[in-house]
Amino acid sequence: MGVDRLDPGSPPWEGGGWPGHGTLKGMTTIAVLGAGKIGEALLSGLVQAGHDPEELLFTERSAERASELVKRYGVVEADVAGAATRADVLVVAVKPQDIEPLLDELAPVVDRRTLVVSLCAGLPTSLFERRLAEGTPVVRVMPNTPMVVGAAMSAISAGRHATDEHLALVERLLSSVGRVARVPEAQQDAVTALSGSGPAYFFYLVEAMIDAGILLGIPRALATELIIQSAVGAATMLAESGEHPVTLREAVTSPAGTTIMAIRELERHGVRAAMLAAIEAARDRSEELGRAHQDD
Ligand SMILES: NC(=O)C1=CN([C@@H]2O[C@H](COP(=O)(O)OP(=O)(O)OC[C@H]3O[C@@H](n4cnc5c(N)ncnc54)[C@H](OP(=O)(O)O)[C@@H]3O)[C@@H](O)[C@H]2O)C=CC1
Ligand SMILES: O=C(O)[C@@H]1CCC=N1
Repeated sequence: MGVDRLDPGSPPWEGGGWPGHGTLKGMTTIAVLGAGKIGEALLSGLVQAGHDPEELLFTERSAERASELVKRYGVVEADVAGAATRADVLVVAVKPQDIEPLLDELAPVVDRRTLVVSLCAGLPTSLFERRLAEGTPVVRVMPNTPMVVGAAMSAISAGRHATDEHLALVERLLSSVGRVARVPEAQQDAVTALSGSGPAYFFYLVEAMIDAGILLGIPRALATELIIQSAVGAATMLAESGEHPVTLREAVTSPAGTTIMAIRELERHGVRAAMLAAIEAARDRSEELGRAHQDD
């Protein structure tokens, strides 16, 4: 259920909290602006977590894409002005390169009663604060796509006008689709490189390991099953055992056995150094995306 948008004096996070506090059903009305890959992941995750699809709005540029989403999840298409009027939380999920025209559309229709949540890589909360009405609360979030299976890692940071209540609301929302950590905004570019892009690194490794199976003459379907189940098992051990990754790896690595022969090749080919350089490059790109909007 949404809150009464006609009362300018009482933002919904003040005095009495949000309707339906503690449950997702009826919690609040959310509008996702730009329902592409991550926007759809959020909508889908929230629907699976029990959020009423009629309280989930979205905007999209393509009519075909919009009707697909309506059909798939029962969520509601809106335009930016309609979304800003109805929703308590506006989630910005367009590419950083597409932010300017969206900010132009948002500026006249957003005020301090609406919480703006940005999922955009690199873009600082100060950009939204500068372009939207004075006092607009902004929370910057870096989620990741495992949101679709309720296993996201999201890191959240408050902008200048976002209170602890705003952060708590975003935390509660995102907790229904995975884990949430609060981080200083200064760490968001690094977080983007680690967990925002992180799933891609694992997919890339899995892809390479399946190729290795093909090289060794294993049929693709079997190689895929062997590697995916190994990934799921390893991830579950990492998440549940409380052991350091080194300890878990050592337990697989027998003296003069097979694993150490593979590890030697990984070291010889600089895989660890490549990972450090790769993640540093992703961090640098996130910073660069932010700098592109510094002086407008
Ligand atoms: N993908 C990921 O894993 C993650 C992405 N992010 C961040 O999320 C944001 C979106 O990324 P992603 O989902 O991958 O990108 P997508 O291109 O898949 O999604 C963006 C969507 O927004 C639409 N769009 C663009 N401008 C507007 C507008 N003015 N009004 C309505 N819709 C609009 C695009 O339409 P069209 O296709 O026509 O351009 C597209 O469908 C980025 O800022 C990214 O940094 C954050 C964490 C993870
Ligand atoms: O590649 C990107 O720019 C986005 C941000 C994090 C994951 N995907």
